[in-house]
Amino acid sequence: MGRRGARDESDFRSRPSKRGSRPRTKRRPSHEDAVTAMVTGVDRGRYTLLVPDAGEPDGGRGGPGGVPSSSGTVVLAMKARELVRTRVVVGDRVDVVGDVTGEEGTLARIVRIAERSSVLRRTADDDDPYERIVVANADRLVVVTALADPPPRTGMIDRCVVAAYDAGMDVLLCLTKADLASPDELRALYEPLGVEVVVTRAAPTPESGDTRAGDSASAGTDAASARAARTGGEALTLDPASVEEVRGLLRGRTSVLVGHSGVGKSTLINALVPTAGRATGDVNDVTGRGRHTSTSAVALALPAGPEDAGPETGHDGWVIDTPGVRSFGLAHVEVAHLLHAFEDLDEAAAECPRGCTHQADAPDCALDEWVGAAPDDDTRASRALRLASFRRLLASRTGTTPREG
Ligand SMILES: Nc1nc2c(ncn2[C@@H]2O[C@H](COP(=O)(O)OP(=O)(O)OP(=O)(O)O)[C@@H](O)[C@H]2O)c(=O)[nH]1
Ligand SMILES: [Zn+2]
Repeated sequence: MGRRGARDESDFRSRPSKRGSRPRTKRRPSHEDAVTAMVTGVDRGRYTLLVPDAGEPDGGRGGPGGVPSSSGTVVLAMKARELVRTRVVVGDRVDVVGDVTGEEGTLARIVRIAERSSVLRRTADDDDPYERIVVANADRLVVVTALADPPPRTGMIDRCVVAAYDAGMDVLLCLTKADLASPDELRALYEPLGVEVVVTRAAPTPESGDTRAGDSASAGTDAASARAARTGGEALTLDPASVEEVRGLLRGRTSVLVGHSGVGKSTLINALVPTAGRATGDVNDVTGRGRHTSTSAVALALPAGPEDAGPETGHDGWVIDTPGVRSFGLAHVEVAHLLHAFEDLDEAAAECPRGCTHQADAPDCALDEWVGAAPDDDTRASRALRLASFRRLLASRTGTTPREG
């Protein structure tokens, strides 16, 4: 790949493959007694792992591209010496030896990292000049965006879509605060890109639409939560039907949630995973931004149903929160790779001149012909929209991050 890379990043890029995972190339001590686990948290050299219960199918590994079991033993571990230069991130499947009882004071040892089916990188920033992998093996990026307060920024959403498609993940755009503004415009902008859209809102209240809070003595909890929505502070209750719609879309998958501060990501995660206890912040009145209350990525097992459905419903899928992630590095994204996310465009682009940038000013780009060759007006309109959307993504890739040679 010839990319620059941090010395401790053995971030071999791999296209997600439905077929089996090849063993890593370098020979390592075999560690026959190792068990397989998933990394659910990383904190200064200590890794929180979930070692699936014995008897889980495929050792709880879930198979390549599969979702690992979310029941098992929580074990604290460190990396074995041979892995000092290798980065281990949330979502990684690792082999672990030593004390895996999870008992207080025990520390197991990670001896191997399985090949990753996907890697999501964040952008280098002032504190850290390297792009780093933040999450491995996730299959869906959930871009949490508020419809208002703070207002949506399409440039940011575009960059997330590009990063996800490049990583081989699909995208769910979760539009929050629909009680404050309509989702129609954003839906129309992103659905042509193959982005699934789901909408959440604060629980409806008897006085919804009324900007004055009711008399506090007579106001029920709904009114209280509506007030919290306006003023910040107390926990806000989301409309349960909208939360369950999100859960349905996350079920059986490993999803990474990203979003700017104040969009309601923590509120949503707490509704999906009541034991998560993600700190929610107030939206700052001056900046319109919330405050970041936590910083490290963590994988949370997604309960299969709402809390009151009973504990025996179990877990189904993973939700990974990424509080510290502000944006994604796109410097490494190749046009061809992004194009793969658009099957129809990819096919049409086979007729492009060599080295075509596919941008609006590209001479003889076959994608323009593809639009022109549509059999009828409706098809032409939808192709044109799709091409324009794709080109918008291309521009977001080149516009912001410095590219190397
Ligand atoms: N009106 C309305 N307010 C919401 C909704 N969801 C969350 N909020 C409020 O938005 C504010 C920010 O929510 P958080 O969940 O803390 O946002 P966050 O994205 O986790 O932000 P950080 O914690 O700063 O990362 C809080 O005051 C929430 O009560 C919603 O659907 N409607
Ligand atoms: Zn082209």
